[in-house]
Amino acid sequence: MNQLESAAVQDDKRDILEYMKKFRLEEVLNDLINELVRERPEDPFVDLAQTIEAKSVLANSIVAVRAKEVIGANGEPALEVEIETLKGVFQSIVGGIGPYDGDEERFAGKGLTSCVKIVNTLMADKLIGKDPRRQEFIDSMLAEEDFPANAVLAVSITVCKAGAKFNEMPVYEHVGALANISEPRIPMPWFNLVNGNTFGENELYPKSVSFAIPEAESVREALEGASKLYSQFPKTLVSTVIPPVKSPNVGKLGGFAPACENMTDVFNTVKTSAIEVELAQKAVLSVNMGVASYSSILETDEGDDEVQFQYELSKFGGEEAVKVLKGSGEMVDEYYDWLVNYPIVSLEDAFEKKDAGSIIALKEKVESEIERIKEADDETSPFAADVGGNEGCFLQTVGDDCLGSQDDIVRAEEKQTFNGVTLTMNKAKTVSGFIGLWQKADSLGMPVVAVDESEENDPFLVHMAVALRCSQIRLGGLLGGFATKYNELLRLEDSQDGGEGIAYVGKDYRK
Ligand SMILES: C=C(OP(=O)(O)O)C(=O)O
Repeated sequence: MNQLESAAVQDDKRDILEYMKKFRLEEVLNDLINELVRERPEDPFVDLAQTIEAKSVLANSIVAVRAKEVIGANGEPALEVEIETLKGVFQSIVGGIGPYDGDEERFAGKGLTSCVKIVNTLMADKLIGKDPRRQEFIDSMLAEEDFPANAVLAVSITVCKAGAKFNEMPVYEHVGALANISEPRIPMPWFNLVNGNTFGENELYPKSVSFAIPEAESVREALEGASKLYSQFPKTLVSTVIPPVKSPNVGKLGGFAPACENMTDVFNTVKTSAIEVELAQKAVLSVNMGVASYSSILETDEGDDEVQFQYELSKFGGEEAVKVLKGSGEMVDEYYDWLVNYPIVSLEDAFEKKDAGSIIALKEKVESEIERIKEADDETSPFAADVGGNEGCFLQTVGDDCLGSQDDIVRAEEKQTFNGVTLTMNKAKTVSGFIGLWQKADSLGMPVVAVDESEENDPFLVHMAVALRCSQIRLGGLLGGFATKYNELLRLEDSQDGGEGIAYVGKDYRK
């Protein structure tokens, strides 16, 4: 061996020793053998493999993070995030939220190349080497930085999917463990039937009208009824509404988006369709007004302390639309009129957040009618129907944009304005954020309606809702990717067949 060769051997030897020292190989292997002979497991090799894997930093952590600009289910760019681990590659797509590039030359400004770069560099640096089971730690680490909202949400969801795999659990069970809840529950599904406002691009001002069948005893039974009503509705619509509606059209949430001129036509069509498919006393409605989308709410100070609110309801009717402005009192009367005539049991974001007086006025009007019915033993009023599981407060007033934070939820409970909370992944920003908002609502006894705002074909929200015992869920209409999400509810319901079973909330959907 010449001098050069012996120097190379020395180098090699040093590298080996350094490597062994870095990973404490000798000590660890010695311990393992000692442990093995002490415990003498049936199959020493399986045991060794598992113990060694648990010691591996690589085996327990994120090894790569990649993002891509893809096309979302609404035809616009969406952000895909992929997290690679030794247990597999996990993926989520988040569409419908920015920040966008703003480059008008690409996708009318809605490109996502800057977000992709941030995920692939800055966020990947933070995430590689982290254990995906540490959801709360990762979510708060991301929240501390000024990372893009869509990227934070996509990463958070993907980390959760990876964490579930590491724990060898279905996602809902993993989320339950994160939130300290051991008994999952299947929520009552709402089905999006009509889309208006930003979702319908028609003249209808509610964002959506959905229906549910509270007396169905399972998701399977609810879906069967929903399928009948969903297919009957467009037929009734084109054959009964005057002036005729030529096509039912489909809106962004998979509900129908007919060119009806008013809500009375819509509600009457639902009523007639329900009679046709024998769901007349069974299907109930939820109307999401989404008043936050009416940018032209006016606050007029009349000189005294009272602030008057006005709602512009013609904003989505296009340029030809006649401007319709309604004051709070008129809105209360209009909602009351709907409630008296149609089986509406839930109103969402029906008034501006600061217009608490109007929600209370509406609730009082409804409550005093209930009192009257009880005294008069009047069974003809729609209020007499035993729905809602909460006869002291027939009407569910749900807040979505109006209840954006834990403080908003606390205030709503104090003021007795909203008695339910809509939770979306977008609003919660991360999986941990969702759990936090849910915990607040739950601690105040407010039912949670989990709502999927995205059109992407991912049933993740179903697992969140089941894990957290949300009492209601709204996933869209009965078509395309929306149907996939309802099918996931079915799968979870069926998966427990023969065993203890995941309880279905059914009629108790207000609890
Ligand atoms: C998804 C819906 O609305 P939002 O975007 O207000 O949550 C809906 O109405 O079903």
